[in-house]
Amino acid sequence: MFLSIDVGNSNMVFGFYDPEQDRWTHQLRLPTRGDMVLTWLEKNIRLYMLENDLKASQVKAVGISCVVPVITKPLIKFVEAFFDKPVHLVHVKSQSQIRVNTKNPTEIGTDLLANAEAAFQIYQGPCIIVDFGTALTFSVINKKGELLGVNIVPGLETAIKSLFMHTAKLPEVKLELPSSAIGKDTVHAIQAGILYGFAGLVRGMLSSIRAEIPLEFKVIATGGLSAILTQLKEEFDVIDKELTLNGIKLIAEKNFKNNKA
Ligand SMILES: Nc1ncnc2c1ncn2[C@@H]1O[C@H](COP(=O)(O)OP(=O)(O)OP(=O)(O)O)[C@@H](O)[C@H]1O
Ligand SMILES: CC(C)(CO)[C@@H](O)C(=O)NCCC(=O)O
Ligand SMILES: [K+]
Repeated sequence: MFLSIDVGNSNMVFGFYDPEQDRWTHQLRLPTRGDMVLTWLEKNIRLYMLENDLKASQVKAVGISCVVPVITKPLIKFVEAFFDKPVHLVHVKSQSQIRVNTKNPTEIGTDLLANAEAAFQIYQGPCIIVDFGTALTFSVINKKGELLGVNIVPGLETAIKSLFMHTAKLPEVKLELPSSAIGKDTVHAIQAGILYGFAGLVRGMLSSIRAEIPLEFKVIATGGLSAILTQLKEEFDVIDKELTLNGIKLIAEKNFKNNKA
């Protein structure tokens, strides 16, 4: 099995890939905490693996993307000790098919690098990746595999939390699509504002990108909330919730192979 670990700002996902079944058979999702205690992490992983009949020895290699710097080092140390297998941390200098063509390539999030690698290898050709996580990001890749740039917007949950935190009277609402765009009570008003508003934002961003670069882009959506904006179905060629896990795996495997040779 291959283990991809995707540490985002809200959640970390441990994805177990079984090459025989050619799929991610298990995914453990844990909250990301800057003050994470390693015994807590170990307890959760042990319990999950026990419940799912997974053995540490089945994991043959590990790839990690982490966009929360305080977690990176302790996580690698833990993973090396726990699995005792090769570990690759995705970074901008990892060998990959993607070339980052931005002003400061080192500042790019490794989750976006992983997304780009998977999208370019799996779906091929120029693409725009829309990732609905803590941040809503758009990554633009041309037909040569150059990552031309990124847009970053607050994600849907982040926007909802921000309204709740910065107002006296607005409640924290569930992310549910109301039947009409004009809100008839406060909860409806926020849900309509966020869900209809973000649908418009995504359409607008895609059209601005296409206006600047008129390529035949495939649009690939990922992230847990990619399916919630059902109005956007026509905008997306593919919804691939495992894009980041796949990209981490592709990059890690390429780097293991080339380092052995
Ligand atoms: N397997 C899942 N089970 C339950 N909820 C999920 C699952 N996948 C996604 N979600 C929901 O979708 C949201 C977005 O998930 P995603 O992993 O894309 O980003 P995130 O974890 O919120 O952000 P980040 O990756 O920046 O930490 C989650 O907060 C959760 O509400
Ligand atoms: C944009 C996020 C937060 C998305 O997870 C992450 O990729 C990140 O922290 N990136 C650093 C900035 C950049 O990607 O340009
Ligand atoms: K993510």
